[in-house]
Amino acid sequence: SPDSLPRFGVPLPQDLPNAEEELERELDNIDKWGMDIFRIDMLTSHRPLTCVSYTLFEERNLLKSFNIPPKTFVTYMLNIEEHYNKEVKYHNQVHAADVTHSTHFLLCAPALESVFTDLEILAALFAACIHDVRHPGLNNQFLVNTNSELAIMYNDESVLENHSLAVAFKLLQMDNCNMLEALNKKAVAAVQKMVIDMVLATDMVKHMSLLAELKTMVETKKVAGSGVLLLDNYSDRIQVLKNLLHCADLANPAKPPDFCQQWTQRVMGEFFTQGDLEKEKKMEVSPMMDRNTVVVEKSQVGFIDYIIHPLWETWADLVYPDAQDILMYLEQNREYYQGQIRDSPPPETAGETANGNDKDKELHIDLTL
Ligand SMILES: COc1ccccc1COc1cc(C2=NN(C3CCCCCC3)C(=O)C2(C)C)ccc1OC
Ligand SMILES: [Zn+2]
Repeated sequence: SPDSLPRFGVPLPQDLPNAEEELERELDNIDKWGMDIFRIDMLTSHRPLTCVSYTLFEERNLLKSFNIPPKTFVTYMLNIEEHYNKEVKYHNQVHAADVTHSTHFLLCAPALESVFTDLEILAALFAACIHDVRHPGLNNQFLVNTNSELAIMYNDESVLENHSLAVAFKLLQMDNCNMLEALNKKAVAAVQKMVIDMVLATDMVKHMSLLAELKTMVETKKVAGSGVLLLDNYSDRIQVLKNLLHCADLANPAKPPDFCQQWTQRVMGEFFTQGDLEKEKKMEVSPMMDRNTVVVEKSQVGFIDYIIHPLWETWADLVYPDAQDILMYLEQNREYYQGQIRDSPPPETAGETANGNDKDKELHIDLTL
């Protein structure tokens, strides 16, 4: 019947004769870290988020478990996907689909088997889907510095993260979009609280405190007899979910090299666009966003050494040995970028570089954390 849903939730491009079987082949990798989200974006006429989230909710039987009408789920997700900004080069629906897929993969870790309830899994996937909706391709600092409407609305505090949450929950109230309508009030409140806690934790200013808490949790890790993590209170459970989404959000350098390099091109495109706008507005240009001074390869090495590797190394300890392959990709990508740095120093002696500078200073990046 005409109002029945397409097989993957989204209409496929008419000009691609075997799009459906190609898409089915890509989605066969949905439980693998190396799933090609860029190909899924192409095969779904740029609706990867609706396609991936629909596939994941079906695979995890979440639609039946929570009596979510498939039509309502797809209508809401298409609406969310429409509210990601296609002109934004990085923080668009492809990033959201990628983070949702990575969140699914991290939830599949054997160390987390049967740890989280279906309600918590629904909240984590929902949070990943919506976490950057309506992102303008400009960061919080820019919105604060320009006294934007959004910064005033949210008193300069996690401006983009608050905005994405508000938009996502507002869209739930639109016609035939309330995918949580069958949940009782208590369950809806629980999901909303978890989603808010997780999305607010994706603000990079929270990174260092989040990582410090994760390190403490690893040091005091409690494991059940079966080897799975023992999380017996909301605070511990939400802390793992916050870090899980944060890891999924910061997974680009831990993906297969060609995907990592595509994400790098996208983020540079977005950052340089902001840098150009700052220049145009006679503002001080953010150091990481000045196309005339940024050395992409050095930014990647610094980003991996100061932010990504410390986070993923700690996550890998928490779920040991489940994230070892991910760590391998991360170290492989770091070596690739290090090798791309022109006149890169010869293999260094302990702590020193060729010209005697202290190693840490050489990779100095002023982290606005
Ligand atoms: C410090 O790294 C960079 C600087 C300039 C160009 C590129 C990089 C490295 O490549 C990436 C960076 C990010 C991000 N970096 N940051 C900020 C940037 C400012 C510095 C302080 C904190 C981190 C973000 O919020 C996100 C998560 C969007 C995301 C994907 C990247 O590569 C695929
Ligand atoms: Zn994000």
